[in-house]
Amino acid sequence: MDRPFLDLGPCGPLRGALRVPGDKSVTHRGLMLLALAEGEGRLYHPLKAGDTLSTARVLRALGAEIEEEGPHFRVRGRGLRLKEPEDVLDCGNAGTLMRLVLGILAGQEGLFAVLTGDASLRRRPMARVAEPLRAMGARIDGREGGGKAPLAVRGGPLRGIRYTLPVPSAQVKSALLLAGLFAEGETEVEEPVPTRDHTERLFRHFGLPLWVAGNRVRTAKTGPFPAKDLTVPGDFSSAAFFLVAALISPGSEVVVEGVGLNPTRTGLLQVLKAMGAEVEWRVLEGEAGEPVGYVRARHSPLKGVAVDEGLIPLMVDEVPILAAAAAWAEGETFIPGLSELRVKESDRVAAIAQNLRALGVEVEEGPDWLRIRGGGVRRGEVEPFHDHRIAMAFAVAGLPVGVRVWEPEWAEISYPGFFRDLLGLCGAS
Ligand SMILES: O=C(O)C1=C[C@@H](OP(=O)(O)O)[C@@H](O)[C@H](O)C1
Ligand SMILES: C=C(OP(=O)(O)O)C(=O)O
Repeated sequence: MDRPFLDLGPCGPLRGALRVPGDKSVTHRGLMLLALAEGEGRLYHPLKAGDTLSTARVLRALGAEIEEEGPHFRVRGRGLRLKEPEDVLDCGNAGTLMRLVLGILAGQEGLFAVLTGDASLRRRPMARVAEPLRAMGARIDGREGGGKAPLAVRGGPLRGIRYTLPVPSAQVKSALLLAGLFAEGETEVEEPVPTRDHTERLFRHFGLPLWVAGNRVRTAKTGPFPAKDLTVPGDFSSAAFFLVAALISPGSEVVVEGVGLNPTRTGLLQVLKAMGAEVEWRVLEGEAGEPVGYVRARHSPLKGVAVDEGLIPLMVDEVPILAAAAAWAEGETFIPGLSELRVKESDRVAAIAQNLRALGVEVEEGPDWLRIRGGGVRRGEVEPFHDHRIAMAFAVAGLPVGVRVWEPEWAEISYPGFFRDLLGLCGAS
């Protein structure tokens, strides 16, 4: 069978301003909280892409009414009590959906549900959420001792726990906070390193119980809460592709407007600055408790850096596009702290190394690190490995010299229209 591909570039300079689709993490969470609220609420500027459409589908199967109103969603919630689904819940490719909804289902007394997903999601570790949820009283079983999907969950009475995250994961933290809304007493999560805090910000937006003290976050059982509209900021993770595309293409200047600048997401900006990038940003407003503003990037000569391991959780989805920037930098870039990237939609450490080599870049791969020798890339073909971020990052890496991207449709998991927007900035649309 013929595999689809897209030949891009050489193209540049990239010039202009754009807005990227809504934040994926905030869209998942916004839909879930509106599905649990009482009455009707609107989610403005949501992401409508593979992953978040899976969330809408799963929540509809659980009884929430979700209608598309032009680009927005209108949601009529269930007031904390979901409906037992008539069939298996398909989470598609979305790790965030499977882990967070498991936290919600764990607290639905008597409700039975089975969660599955595509081949990638069925390979990903779920024990990290199932185990603490079991400690709260949930009944969860699945393949490989209950640690891999398909997962079966029978909701029951939960009790709050105190839990220290063994791996930095906003998904695990969020699953426990969501379960905590149904649990007797208090549920406390301690995170040794900070991770994205969208769940906490949305709990505040909806007036749900939340206390934050240092690296500990706590919630408690809630009563019914009213729906409230919310606007989703542009996704910084999507903006990152255009910022790096501008940095590596001579003569470029790109501004991304209306983008979320939550500091738990923007670690990449610090690393790019350290590499010598001309990149500036400003927060102009707040939406649903999230800082929103613009980021401007101009073509810059970049130099390799040793990345601070503590920044990785603040840029966990931006490592593939950082690797693209490193390939164009002068000298060596060392990126440590990558063990979590091995268990994303693909093994991203291996996928990065393989694609860099396909573009003629020298790279060394350790168990949880990458060493990239920069200096530019040569024309080649890149492989997404069924992973949206890999498809987009390596399309950008090869753009200045020309690149063939196999199976470009993977980008639609988080960014339908990505290639149109990218080529639009090159004046080639
Ligand atoms: O909570 C979230 O919305 C996400 C958290 C991160 O995953 P982990 O929690 O596994 O680090 C990130 O990689 C993912 O794209 C979205
Ligand atoms: C890891 C990602 O998403 P998820 O875990 O929701 O599949 C991502 O979007 O890069």
